[in-house]
Amino acid sequence: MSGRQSDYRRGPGGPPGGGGYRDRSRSRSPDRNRRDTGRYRGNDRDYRDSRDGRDGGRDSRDSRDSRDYRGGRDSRDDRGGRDSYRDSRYSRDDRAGDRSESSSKLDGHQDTAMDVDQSPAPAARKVPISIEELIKQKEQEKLALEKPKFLTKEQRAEIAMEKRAKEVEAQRKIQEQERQQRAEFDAKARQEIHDNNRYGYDSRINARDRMDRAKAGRSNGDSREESKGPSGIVLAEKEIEAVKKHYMGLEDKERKVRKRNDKKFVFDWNADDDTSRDLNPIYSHRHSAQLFGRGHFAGIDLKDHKSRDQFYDKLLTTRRSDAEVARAGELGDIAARKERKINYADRHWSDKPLDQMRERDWRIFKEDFSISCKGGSIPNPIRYWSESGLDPKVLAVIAKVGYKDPSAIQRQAIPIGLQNRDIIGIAETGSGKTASFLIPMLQFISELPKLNEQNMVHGPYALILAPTRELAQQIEQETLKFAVPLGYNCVSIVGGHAVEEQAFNMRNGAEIIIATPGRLKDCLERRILVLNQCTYVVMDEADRMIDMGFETDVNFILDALPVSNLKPDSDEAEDASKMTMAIDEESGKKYRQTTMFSATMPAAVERLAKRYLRRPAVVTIGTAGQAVETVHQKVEMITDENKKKNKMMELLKEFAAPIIVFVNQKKSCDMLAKLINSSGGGLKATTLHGGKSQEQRELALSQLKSGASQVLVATDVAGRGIDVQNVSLVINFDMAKNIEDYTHRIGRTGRAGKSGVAVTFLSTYDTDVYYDLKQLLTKSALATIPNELKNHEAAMTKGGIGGRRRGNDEF
Ligand SMILES: Nc1ncnc2c1ncn2[C@@H]1O[C@H](COP(=O)(O)OP(=O)(O)OP(=O)(O)O)[C@@H](O)[C@H]1O
Repeated sequence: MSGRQSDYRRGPGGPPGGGGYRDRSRSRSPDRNRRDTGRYRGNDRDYRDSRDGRDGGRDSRDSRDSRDYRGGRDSRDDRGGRDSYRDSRYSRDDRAGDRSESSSKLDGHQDTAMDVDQSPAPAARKVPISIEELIKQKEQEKLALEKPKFLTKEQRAEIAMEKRAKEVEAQRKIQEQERQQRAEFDAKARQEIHDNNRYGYDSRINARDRMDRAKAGRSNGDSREESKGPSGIVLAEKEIEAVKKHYMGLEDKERKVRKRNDKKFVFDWNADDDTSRDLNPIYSHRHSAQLFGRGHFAGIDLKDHKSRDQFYDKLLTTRRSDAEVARAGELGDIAARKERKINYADRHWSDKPLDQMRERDWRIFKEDFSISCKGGSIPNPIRYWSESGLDPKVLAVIAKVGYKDPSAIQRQAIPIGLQNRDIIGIAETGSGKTASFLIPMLQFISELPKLNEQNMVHGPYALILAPTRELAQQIEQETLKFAVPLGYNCVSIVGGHAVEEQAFNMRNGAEIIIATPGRLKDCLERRILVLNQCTYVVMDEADRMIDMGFETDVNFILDALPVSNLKPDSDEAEDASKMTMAIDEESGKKYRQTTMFSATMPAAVERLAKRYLRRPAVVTIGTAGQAVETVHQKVEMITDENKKKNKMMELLKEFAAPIIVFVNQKKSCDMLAKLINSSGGGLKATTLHGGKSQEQRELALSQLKSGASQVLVATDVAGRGIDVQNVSLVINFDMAKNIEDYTHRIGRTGRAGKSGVAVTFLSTYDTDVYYDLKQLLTKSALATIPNELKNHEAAMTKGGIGGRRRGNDEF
């Protein structure tokens, strides 16, 4: 044992060498002492580690260090924070330092020995290290090497890269090997195919034999499910089947089964089938007949055929008897006559005289004019005025008024009216409904005794009811055109004029009275007028009258009519011969005829119709409630009032006068008229609403008709029946409160076959009519529906009656 060794052992209870350090530290500076103490501690730990390693404590150390390998993650987690991570790193570095220190313990010992040598102790002789100690040192070194080593991230990445490179290299080698094998196999297979082809049929037979043998072998209990291929390669049965299928076309296609409830179209092919064959250029040119022979189609020589035909023709003429020739001629004539007859019968109705019109012609005729009728015994419509059977005097007046041809509603309603049948007439706006009830009415009156001093006190023969004063006055003007030449008197009884004045007008009696329900009821109540001999009643725009709350007034008026001439509520009411007959020969009294006309006929009118009409014939032109086809309907989605005004001003500049602007409020009428008049565009606007005096209302309308004003701003008062020639544009500044009013409003333009434009400003407040409006616009070929309306929720389902108004307070 050396002295140094004895030094190691000097410390009581301390580790070997520990005491020596302590002794040395005592003789040094405090700093040095501190450092050495740390060194000691490190050595102390190393010592303990090495001792642990010996007594099996290595496992615990391994586990700790393996945690460190994982990047200190676990230790970081364990210690719960970044600082602890840093600590762990520090401790690792520390340990690493310790390890390197311990690995160079030999040098350390030498240093220590030198230190010792430098001490004042007597100089010790350099002794070579003992075998025992060397072994111990080696062991320690080995242990130190076995200790897990901390690797930096970069090092780990480098190792991973190396490992990956090795793997890739190994994989590449395997692939290369496989590729070579495959190439060899392919070459061998090609050689075999080549050999087989050379042997041809025999080789196939051989192959079949081989397969048969294989099968036989199997059936003989040979469980081996493989046979040898031509090159001696052992083929499994499945492989043989696959080869057979592939080369002999034995592919068994799975049949497509169509399930009963499968609504989808089932294709004949599977999704994985190759259907691209049609793209093959071979199939792009389908087979067509080939020209061959002597350049003729399918080898037929037409010249040859012709000459042969001539031969047979000649044979026929020479061999035929005279009788046969005559018969052939006769048959030819018969066929020609038949054809002519068919052609003649199939002429257009306009080419036929009335007596040659057949049922089919009338059907075509009605289709041409979109006439549809309901109710029994409907007479044929009128093709021309001359065929109408009207009194020549009436015809003369019609010609004088300038109605060249009857309009669709006139074609059907007039003959029904002439049969003294009750009628409900529905036709689009501006289609001439007024004349369709006026003309039969005049004819009807012409068959009654002339009014004289005796009978004029019993009141008029005919009564026309209209919802608004303007409409009543307009009907009066229209009636006067016909009535005056025929010598009939016509008086209008409407509000806004003095009753006395109207009574004065009737002083000489009047065959025809045109009235609004309110004023007429007033007159009847005041006994200014009686309806004792009134036998012809017209309710124009009947739906509007009910809408405006005139139903009770209308009932009152109709109940004031005589009941003695009421039609029976039986099939007789449909019998023209009975209805045209005078009830009383002596007085010439006739059955009462009641008619209703409108462009729209909502269900509410049915109540009135049921009560006062007897077996009416219902004549509809086109579709009931349909907007006139000659009007181009446009809808603009605008809610902002200022934007509406700007747009309106733009439109007024664009279109020629006369123009009608509809609003829902009286005050809006005046406000817009003021705006137009002050715009400086040279446009003059007048207003028409219920707040104006009758004089002002009439003046506004007459100014528009005469051209003195270009724009009429009106409420729904002017919405119905008002007939102003050539209105080019209707603006619904406010959307109408219901679809019927809308239809009538836009019907102020595009009248009597002329075209017109209607622009509607639709706001978010009009959702109640969105649905009906969308439906109406959809039916029209000329309408444009904005997407905001088309896709709006309110336009999807029918809403409530919304703004449908009762009463005439607002007009
Ligand atoms: N057969 C005809 N030939 C030419 N013009 C006609 C004919 N019948 C009527 N008219 C003219 O057509 C215009 C519209 O007629 P009318 O006012 O009777 O239509 P309407 O169907 O009653 O319209 P609304 O439903 O708006 O009241 C009028 O100017 C009228 O003079």
